[in-house]
Amino acid sequence: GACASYRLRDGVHPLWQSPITIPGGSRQSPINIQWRDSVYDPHLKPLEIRYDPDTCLHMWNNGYSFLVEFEDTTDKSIITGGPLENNYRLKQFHFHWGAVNEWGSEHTVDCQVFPAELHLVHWNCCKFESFEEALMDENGLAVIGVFLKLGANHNGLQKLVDALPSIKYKDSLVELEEFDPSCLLPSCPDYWTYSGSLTTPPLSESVTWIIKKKAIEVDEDQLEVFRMLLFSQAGEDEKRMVDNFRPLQPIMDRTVRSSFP
Ligand SMILES: Cc1ccnc(S(N)(=O)=O)n1
Ligand SMILES: [Zn+2]
Repeated sequence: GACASYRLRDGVHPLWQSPITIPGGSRQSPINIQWRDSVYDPHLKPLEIRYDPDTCLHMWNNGYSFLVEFEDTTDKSIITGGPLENNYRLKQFHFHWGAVNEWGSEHTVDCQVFPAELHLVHWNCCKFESFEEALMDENGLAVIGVFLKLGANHNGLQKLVDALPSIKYKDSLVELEEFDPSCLLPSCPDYWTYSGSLTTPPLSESVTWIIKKKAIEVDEDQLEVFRMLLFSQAGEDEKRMVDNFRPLQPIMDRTVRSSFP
């Protein structure tokens, strides 16, 4: 590919022991976004984000990442507009990060890797009854991707970071009172969008990706706390939860559109 990526042995990603490319996949994620190849689409609307902090349920370690889940039985926390034809309900958000600050994100921009990436996962509540159902449709899901870069301490993130030690082990959970994920979004409205897939199993090709152009800043201490999480369950030999990102996938016959000229 375009970016100097390290060839993984025999196409099996160490993290999931599953193929890093699925046979017949034509719209897999993540990809490198080549800024100069993206096409400005003046018809793209601004993305509308309306999250209700009261829909926040809990945070848990699922053995791939840590995720914050939301009550998605009502339209209280939704996104609409942008490249989307319908309303999409927030189900959860999670992160991907590296063992060191030199890598960790899933998407790249002009081959630039970031130390981490946030994914806010939504499903099309106009056309489907549940996330599981939406998962099977090519327009079922919408994921907002936000790059994390090293800089100042992120105050909103710190609330989650403080709770991470309580979910160190796989399958551990902690209740969260309200949390507004909008605090994790950059103020700049600019984004790229393309048709892709989930980046962890089942790798379903049902995602409209919305990748924010601007990164948010977090500090080293906050990323170090991410890295103290474990893939392993209590009692098993400890495996640090790091490098939980999928390798870049071929762009194939896709165009990345930008919301900005
Ligand atoms: C909910 C979910 C499952 C698998 N993969 C993803 S991701 N990393 O594409 O956002 N999200
Ligand atoms: Zn993800």
